[in-house]
Amino acid sequence: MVAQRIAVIGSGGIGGVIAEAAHAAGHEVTMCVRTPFERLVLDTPEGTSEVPVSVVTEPGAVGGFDWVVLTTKVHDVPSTAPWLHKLDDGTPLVVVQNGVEHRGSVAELWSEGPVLPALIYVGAERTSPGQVVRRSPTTMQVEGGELGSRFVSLLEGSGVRLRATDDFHTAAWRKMLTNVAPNPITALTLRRLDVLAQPDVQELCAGVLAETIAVAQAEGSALTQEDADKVLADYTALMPPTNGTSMLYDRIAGLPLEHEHITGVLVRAADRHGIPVPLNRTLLTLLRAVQPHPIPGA
Ligand SMILES: NC(=O)C1=CN([C@@H]2O[C@H](COP(=O)(O)OP(=O)(O)OC[C@H]3O[C@@H](n4cnc5c(N)ncnc54)[C@H](OP(=O)(O)O)[C@@H]3O)[C@@H](O)[C@H]2O)C=CC1
Ligand SMILES: CC(C)(CO)C(=O)C(=O)O
Repeated sequence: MVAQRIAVIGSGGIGGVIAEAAHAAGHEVTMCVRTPFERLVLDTPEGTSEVPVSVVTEPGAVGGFDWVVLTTKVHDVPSTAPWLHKLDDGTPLVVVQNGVEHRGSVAELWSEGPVLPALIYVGAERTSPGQVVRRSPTTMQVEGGELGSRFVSLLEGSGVRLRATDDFHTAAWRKMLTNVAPNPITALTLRRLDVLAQPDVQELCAGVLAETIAVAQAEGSALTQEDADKVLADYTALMPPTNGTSMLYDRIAGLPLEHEHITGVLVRAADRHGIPVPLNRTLLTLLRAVQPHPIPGA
């Protein structure tokens, strides 16, 4: 494929992994960032390497991209409005986020070009501006259709396992299963994924996931209890215990957490359907009680 020009909004764990993949597939990457840095360096199971990217901090002069990829936390999307406003010239926008609000989060902000919802399975931690640790291989899923097929072709040769799915709604709820227990539990306990090995924590995870399946089904997904069992069984194979979660990293950094777009979405959907979700509601209450501020000594 002819090299494409790709703009990546957000330069954290996922922005870094997308830039790495796009560069590996032969494309030209521009990172649209809030906090500038000189070099993008990825520390991966295969080794450490610098990814050549252009870094821009102001939307003023940017434009002319073939693809725009949005990789901020869901709650930060409104603050990217100046970038989106500048770049929305008919170009496709790929939204790579957790949760189930991929289209909703940008509905008011991207109207000229098409939106492609995307899911990513990877353990990625931004340790300082421009420095990203990727602790697992990367797998992605995008919504099926012509645009999804084009995005799959775009990243051919990148090393990312990427496929398009005709049931993105179910895929997004399945990804939710990997976040709805680990993200809150690691953020609240300030532990990495090793915390999930504790038998009592595993029991809590199983309960949280059983509630999530009931809500996901009521929301029209095709998930079953087998999916929850598989997620729990696969989790340790997928991620090393040294990995954290995106929510844990925000808690440690004293940043706002993404809970309203993960556990919050789930609890609000449960309320609409009259489904009891006491475990998820408790986690949500505790996450709401966590005030964003740096943790001394963390
Ligand atoms: N990390 C992971 O392993 C995984 C994360 N995800 C999901 O991917 C999404 C992204 O997560 P992740 O990469 O971890 O998040 P990070 O917090 O690591 O990175 C988010 C980036 O967005 C930037 N940002 C925020 N607001 C703006 C803005 N207005 N303009 C430009 N940049 C902005 C931040 O800037 P600054 O540098 O200034 O902080 C930061 O670089 C989330 O939905 C997360 O749940 C999904 C799977 C795995
Ligand atoms: C699957 C997991 C937990 C991987 O780190 C993730 O999606 C996240 O950190 O938000």
